[in-house]
Amino acid sequence: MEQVLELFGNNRTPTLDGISRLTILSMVINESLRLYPPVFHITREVQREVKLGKLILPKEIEVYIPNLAVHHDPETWGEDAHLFKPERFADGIAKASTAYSNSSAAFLPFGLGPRTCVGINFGITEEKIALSMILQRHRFRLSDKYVHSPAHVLTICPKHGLQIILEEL
Ligand code: HEM
Repeated sequence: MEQVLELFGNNRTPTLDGISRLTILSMVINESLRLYPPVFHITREVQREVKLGKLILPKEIEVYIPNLAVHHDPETWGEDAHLFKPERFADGIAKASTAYSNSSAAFLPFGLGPRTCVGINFGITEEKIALSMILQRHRFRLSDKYVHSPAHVLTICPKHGLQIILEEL
């Protein structure tokens, strides 16, 4: 919240330049996408036989890439992989995971490669603008009524909704 107020005050429209400086909000968004990737798996069809590590993948099979599992893997993210710790992204995405392994591909809420999500920049920018505009005038916290129960309903979402208490600043 402090960073948002510093950059935009409580009434200036968020600018593109300011949005790119919202480092703390970026860390929070990345950590949320890591723990709760809305799209929790991606698939690829193997076009020709290929060797992948110790595996031989025959052509025409479908490979299921469970990004939810990859995002929760303690070997990649550390023993605290299940905890919400935005600070793990303090030095950027690549360093967040490579502290424990050499895979910069371990963070893939938007997929990876040539078919990666085309809406990635739009989606993140929109999220930062919306959250900034809320934080410019409000403080919010979870209601006591909230029950943590992430569920798969087309995407990953809170099964019983997300009850929050908004307080005007
Ligand atoms: C938090 C928001 C979003 C998440 C988590 C998300 C996630 C994903 C994922 C995982 C894929 C599959 C990528 C792959 O196979 O490697 C994908 C593809 C795609 N997304 Fe998103 N997406 C989001 C927002 C958006 C938005 C806002 C748009 C459009 C404005 C969009 C448009 C697309 C399209 C068109 C594809 C297919 C790309 C292709 O097959 O070439 N997405 N998205």
